[in-house]
Amino acid sequence: MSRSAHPAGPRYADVMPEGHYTAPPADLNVLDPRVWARTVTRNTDGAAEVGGLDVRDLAEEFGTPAYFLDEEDFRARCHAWRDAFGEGADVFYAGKAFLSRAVVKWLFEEGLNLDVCSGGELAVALSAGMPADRIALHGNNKSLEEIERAIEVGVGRIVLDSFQEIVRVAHVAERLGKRQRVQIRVTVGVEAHTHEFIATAHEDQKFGLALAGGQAAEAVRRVLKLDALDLVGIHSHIGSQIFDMAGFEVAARRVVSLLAEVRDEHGVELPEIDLGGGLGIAYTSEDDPAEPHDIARALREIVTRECEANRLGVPRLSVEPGRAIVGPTAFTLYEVGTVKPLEGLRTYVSVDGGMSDNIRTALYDAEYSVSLVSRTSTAEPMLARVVGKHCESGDIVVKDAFLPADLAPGDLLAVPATGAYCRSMASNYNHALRPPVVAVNDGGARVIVRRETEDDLLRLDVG
Ligand SMILES: Cc1ncc(COP(=O)(O)O)c(C=O)c1O
Ligand SMILES: N[C@@H](CCCC[NH3+])C(=O)O
Repeated sequence: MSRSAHPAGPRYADVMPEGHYTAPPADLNVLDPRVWARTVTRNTDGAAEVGGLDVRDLAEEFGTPAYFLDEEDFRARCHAWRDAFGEGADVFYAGKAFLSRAVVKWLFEEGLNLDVCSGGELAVALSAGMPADRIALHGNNKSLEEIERAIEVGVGRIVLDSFQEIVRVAHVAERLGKRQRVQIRVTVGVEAHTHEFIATAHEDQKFGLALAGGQAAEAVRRVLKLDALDLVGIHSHIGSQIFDMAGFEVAARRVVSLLAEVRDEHGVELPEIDLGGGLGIAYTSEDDPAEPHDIARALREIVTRECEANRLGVPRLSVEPGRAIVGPTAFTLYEVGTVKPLEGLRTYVSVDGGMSDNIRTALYDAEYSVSLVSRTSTAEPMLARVVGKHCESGDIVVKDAFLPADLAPGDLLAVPATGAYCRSMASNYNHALRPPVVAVNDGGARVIVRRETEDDLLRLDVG
């Protein structure tokens, strides 16, 4: 298709959101390593490959849509986080970002611990052999069954989230004749610079117990009175997809001052603090995330400084990155079904998935990149919107994208950085079959979560 068929060029600035780049990238064929998994490149045919495998062959073998996860990249990121924090700290991978049994095995082998926030995540972790004492259980409304199972199997920590839960966990532990290690989740009153729905440390939201007004200090008092609970530390998680370390700095300062208050009031120095996850990743070339070593150094420095100022010993630090480990390691591969130019506006490119495999664009207005990966193209860039096949006009995968104007049905598009919160938040909307996750490593590919089938859907429909 020629540029004149897509007369969007002169009007980019009118239709791109304010502050967004207003010109197409110099070369649409370039796969920016900032947003693509480590082993993704273009081969001599012009097609993208991952782990040495051509995406056209992967599409042929596994179908589309499908998530392809670069195992080498995943392991390297685990290693980088472990290495950055060292022996004096613990890295808990946040399973909510994406969890499967293969992932649990990799985490175990790479020396990471695991944060789960539901009975389902706990079941996957245990079934893949993660030792229970390396698991922490979160959640603002854990069921009695979840609490019971966690205590029975001996999870390393339960992170308490409310006054009711303190009593519930103590009661179950007592009944089972166990003493359960717990942390208290506090809200530190930080407005994290991220989307409202994924900020979690301001006071007006559902998680944790507020430092302001003394709820957190009262929770400490109550927990310390209960023999069945062993209070090991304080937990804070300020939100997700955060680039600015300032929020962590305030959180660390406030958590450490609570530790000092606890020491002054009760004569105990709690041995652990957990500063949660939330570190941002690059979804587009505009994003510039920090490296684990820099994050670790910054967090260690803040905590050490604050502890010295309060004459406290430095507690064992833990963090809970989810997105920063798995997010960049996967891309979603789609096949183009229809290409619909809208005169003077943009071209709608419909792919064979959509909001059922990536809800983040609809839910958070998230930005993604997208590239034509089955071939290169020298055609002019056209302003496009990549949409899914669901019966919903908000079914947008990539809101603003430049794609080559000769894009045609049958081409393969890939959306990078979909490792976190895409498969784990996937749905069966319109009875879509959730796509598989295929792990690729060094010339080999294997399904780690299989594609759903109509039988899977019908099995649940017992009416
Ligand atoms: C308690 C807790 N820890 C860790 C995470 C992981 O966050 P992220 O994937 O942004 O690192 C979350 C999710 O935001 C969370 O709620
Ligand atoms: N699911 C969210 C982040 C929330 C993470 C869990 N507290 C996302 O996709 O960005």
